[in-house]
Parts: sequence; structure tokens; C-alpha cells
Amino acid sequence: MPETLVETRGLVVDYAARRSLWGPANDATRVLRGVDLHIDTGEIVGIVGESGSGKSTLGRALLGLVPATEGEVLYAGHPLDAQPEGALSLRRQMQMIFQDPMSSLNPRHTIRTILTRPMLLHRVATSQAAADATVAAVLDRVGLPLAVLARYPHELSGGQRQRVGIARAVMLRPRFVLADEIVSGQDVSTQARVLVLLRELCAEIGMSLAFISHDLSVIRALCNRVYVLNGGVVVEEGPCETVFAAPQHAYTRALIDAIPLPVVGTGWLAA
Ligand SMILES: Nc1ncnc2c1ncn2[C@@H]1O[C@H](COP(=O)(O)OP(=O)(O)OP(=O)(O)O)[C@@H](O)[C@H]1O
Repeated sequence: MPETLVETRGLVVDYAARRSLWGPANDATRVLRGVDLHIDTGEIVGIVGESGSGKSTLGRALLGLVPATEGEVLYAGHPLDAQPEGALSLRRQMQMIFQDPMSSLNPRHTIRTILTRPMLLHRVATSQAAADATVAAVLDRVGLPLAVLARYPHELSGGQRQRVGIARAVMLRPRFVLADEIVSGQDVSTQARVLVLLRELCAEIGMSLAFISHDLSVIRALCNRVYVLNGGVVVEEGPCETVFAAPQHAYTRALIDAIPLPVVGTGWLAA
């Protein structure tokens, strides 16, 4: 029986409610309207929907970066703000990967400092030498040369920075990672390499991944299960094979019909 790692129950997010003394103005200001979602240990779950459907809000709420107006977010069976192991441990266990993490990589620090500091802070490594050794192994794993360690973020390409971001997330041995639109705008072969890397890392570390994308073909290539979000409501959920073979909701069918071309290498449109 798979163990649920991250879960939302009746999650409502209303940004207006945080600013107004009078609470939610009306239903129209609710960005998420009662979302029930669960992600099991080791599972790769896609969250798909058109622009403005609430995907990023849901992702940020899963990490506790956006407060629930109603409902709750549970991690390992406990509310996010009441974790038995404490907030610092939660920050290590829940990581985020960015499309181009330029804004999240400190421009004044070398890649070596950027990668080793969090390991020392979170005591994943107990000495600089141990942190350096792990960094070398993980850089190799994500396909970056050791030479990047002496460079600053602006001295890398966008693709290299993304791999640094992936390395930074996985070297903390997280249990849950959120990736929000990380392959959008990349060419198909770069996309495929990043998706293969993520899938392998999930299996190696046993981490769960929430993968947000507006692109159903990418979700299909990577994820075990998918949630389809429309107007802040989950209109369809299920294993990818089922949802893609027999979509139940008209909105899902419209998204599938809008897929322009098959993703090379996944073979899913070949039949
Ligand atoms: N911090 C915020 N304050 C107020 N409204 C917000 C905030 N963040 C997002 N919104 C609004 O919430 C709605 C959903 O936005 P969100 O970014 O979650 O959607 P999305 O599906 O991720 O869209 P996209 O694919 O374009 O990134 C939008 O109408 C957006 O304007």
C-alpha cells in the first residue's frame, strides 16, 4: 500500500482574502476552489491546465509558500506548520526546481558555495571536504563538469543553471520536489534529457515529484498520474494511461486535442 506523502484536502486559496479585512469578497476571487490531491512516496504526479488555472498557486501551497484560505495541506500526515521534525527539516525535505534559477542562485557566490552551503546548513554533510565530495558526485550525475564549481551563476548557460538547480535540490536528499514549468521553451531534445534525468533521480532517491506543466505531452512522457486543473478546480484525475486513452472531461479532451506534435522518444502517439 503506497504511503501518501503530500496531500491537500478541500484546499481553497483566495489571495484577496489575505488583503481584505472582510474575508473573501466573493467566489470569483478564489484561485483554488476546494482541491483534493495526494502524492504518494516515489510518485511523479503531473498538474496540468491552461494559463491562470491555478497550477503555480497549487504548487506553492504544497510547499507552504501560499497559505490555505480554507482546507489544509498535509505532509507525511501532519499539517505543514505542525511538523514533528520541525521547520528546518521540512525545508530540506521539500525542494523546488526552477526553469532558470537565476533569481534563486545568489549572484555573489560561486557554484561551489551555492551547492555546499545548504548541505552544511542542513547537516547533510558534516565537513567542507564531505560536502565537496558529494557535490562532485552529484555534478557528474546531472552532467555538469567540475569546472562549473569555480564559476558564478551568470557565467553559466540557462541549461547549466537549471542543472545546478536540480543538483542543489537533489543533494539535500529531499522527499518531495516541485518542478514548475521547468522545460517550457526548451527544444525537444533538451526537454527529453531533463525528463529522463528527473525520472532517474526520483527512482534513485525515492523522492516524489509534482511536475507542473501546461504541456500534456510532457506530462504524459514523465508522470504516473495527472491532475487536470481548470479554473481552480480539479476536473479530472487519474493514471496517465487512463486519462490519455479515455479522457472523461471535455476540458481534458480539448487539451489533448491541442497537442501539436508527439514528443520524440516517448513513442506515445506512434500507435
Ligand atoms: N500573488 C498573487 N496575488 C494575487 N493574485 C495572484 C497571485 N498569484 C497568482 N494570482 C492569480 O491567480 C490566478 C492563478 O495564477 P497561477 O499562477 O496559479 O496560474 P497558473 O495556472 O500557474 O498560470 P501560468 O501557467 O500562466 O503560470 C491568476 O488569475 C493570477 O493572476
